[in-house]
Amino acid sequence: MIWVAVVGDWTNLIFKWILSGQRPYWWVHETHLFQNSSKPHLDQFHITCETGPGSPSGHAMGSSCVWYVIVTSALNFARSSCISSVQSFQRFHLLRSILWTAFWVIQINVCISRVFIATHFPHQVLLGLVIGMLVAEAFDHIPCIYNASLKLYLQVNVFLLSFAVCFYLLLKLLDFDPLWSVTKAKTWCANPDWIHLDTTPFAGLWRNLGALFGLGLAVNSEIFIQSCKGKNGCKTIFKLMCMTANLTFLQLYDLIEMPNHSEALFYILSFCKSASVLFGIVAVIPYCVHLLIREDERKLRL
Ligand SMILES: O=P(O)(O)OC[C@H]1O[C@@H](O)[C@H](O)[C@@H](O)[C@@H]1O
Repeated sequence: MIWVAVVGDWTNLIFKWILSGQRPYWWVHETHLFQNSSKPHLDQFHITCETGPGSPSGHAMGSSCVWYVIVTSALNFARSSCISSVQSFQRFHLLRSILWTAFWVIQINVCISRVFIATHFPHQVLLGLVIGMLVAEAFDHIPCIYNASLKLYLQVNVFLLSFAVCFYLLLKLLDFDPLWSVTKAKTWCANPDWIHLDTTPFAGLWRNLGALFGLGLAVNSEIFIQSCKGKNGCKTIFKLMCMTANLTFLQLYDLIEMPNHSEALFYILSFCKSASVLFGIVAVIPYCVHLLIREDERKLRL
C-alpha cells in the first residue's frame, strides 16, 4: 500500500507538470469567458488553496489507489479461504459487492468534496480516480516489492528524485516555470493563511521519498524481522496491539508542527518526518509490542 501511495503520488506530480491544469478558485478570476457582471462567485475554504497544478487530482488519485489496494487485497484473502462450499462462495460474492460499493461511495465523496471546495474541475477528479486505480493495478503485477532489499528501496528513491528533478530542469530549460501554480495560488487565495507549504509539488516529493526510505529501512531491519516475521507476528493480539499503538502514535505525530519559514528546511524535515513515521510504525512499535508480549509470556511461565 505504501509503495502504491508513494509511486501514485509521484506519478501525480509528473502528470500535474505535464497537464498544467488550472484550478477553479484561480481560473474563475482570470478567464475571459464571463463578463464582469456574470462572473460566478466561488467560495473558498481553508483547504481550497492548493498550490500545485489541478490535473489530475492528487486526492482522488491517492484515495483511489490506496482503497483499490485495500479492497483487492481483502478480496484475494477472502477468496482463498472461501472456495470450499456453495454457501461460502455466495458469502464471498456478498462481501465483494459490499467492498466495491464502499469503494465507490468513498471515491464519489472524495471527488465531490474536491469539486465543492473549488480546487478541481470534475474531469480532473475523474482522471485522478482512473490513474490511481491503474497505478494500483500495475503494482499487482510487480511482486518483487514484497521482498525488496534496502538497496532496491534506495535505488527507487534515487530514480524518483532524479527523474523529478531532471523533468523540472527540462521544463525550466524550455522556458516553462513548473512552479507557475504557486504564484496563482498566492495571487488568488482569499486568505494567505490558507496557503500551506506542504501542498507544494516539492513538499509532496520529499514526503514520499522519506516514506519509501523509512519503509525500506524498517522492513530490512533486525527488529522488524524479530517482531513481525517472528512467531508473534501472526498472533491476533500482536496485530491488535500494534494497530492501537500505531494509531495513537500517528495522532500524536500529527501534532508536530514543522517550521515553515525556510522552504529547504521544511523539505528536509518533511523527509525526516515521513521516514521516521514509517520506521516507527513498521519496525519500532511492533518491536516494543513484541517485547511486551514476550515479557508477559515469560511472567506467565514463571
Ligand atoms: O490535486 P489535489 O487533489 O488538490 O491534491 C493535492 C495534493 O496532491 C498530492 O499529490 C500531494 O502530495 C499533496 O502535497 C497535494 O496537497
